Amino acid sequence: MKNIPTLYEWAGDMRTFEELFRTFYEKVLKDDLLGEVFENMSPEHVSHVAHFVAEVFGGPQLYTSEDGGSHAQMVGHHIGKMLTEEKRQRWVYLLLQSADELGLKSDPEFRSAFVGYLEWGTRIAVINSVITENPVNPEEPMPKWGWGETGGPYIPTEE
Ligand code: HEM
Repeated sequence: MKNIPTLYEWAGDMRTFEELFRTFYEKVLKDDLLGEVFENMSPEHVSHVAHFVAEVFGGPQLYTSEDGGSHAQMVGHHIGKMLTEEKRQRWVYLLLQSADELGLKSDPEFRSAFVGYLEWGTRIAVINSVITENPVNPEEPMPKWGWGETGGPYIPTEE
């Protein structure tokens, strides 16, 4: 059995994630479409998102321990924000631009897993942004993302 690193280990360390999101939010705040969406974000926002993604990728559990967060809480931050597909696409574009600028690992396998997660996570953020109640149980564990498959298909909730 080969010793397969987590996506977090493959990417680097916590500084890798913190730098990635610091660079990303600098772009976001200057962006014509996303600037106003994030203009009131908290001083901890950047590190919280970095810690969240690092934890999902198999890294240290800083989001759920030090930051006191949970999957439900993360989802809760998007409720009612009325995000659009255009905004979602810009979010992904600026994050991938930041990744390239910083020289984040660019091998096909890592980038495939990375982009897969971004597509999944951002689409969920948009879905959650147009509802008024958090659908996630506070006890629900954090999502986990690895090198492999997503385990679909998507089953829409009954109206
Ligand atoms: C993989 C995708 C995403 C992840 C992991 C994520 C993660 C997070 C986290 C952890 C927070 C809470 C930050 C804090 O504690 O202060 C947050 C807040 C937020 N996110 Fe996301 N997010 C994602 C996608 C998006 C997208 C695509 C948008 C918009 C286009 C968005 C807009 C927001 C907004 C507006 C907030 C609240 C900001 C505020 O407090 O004013 N997110 N997100």
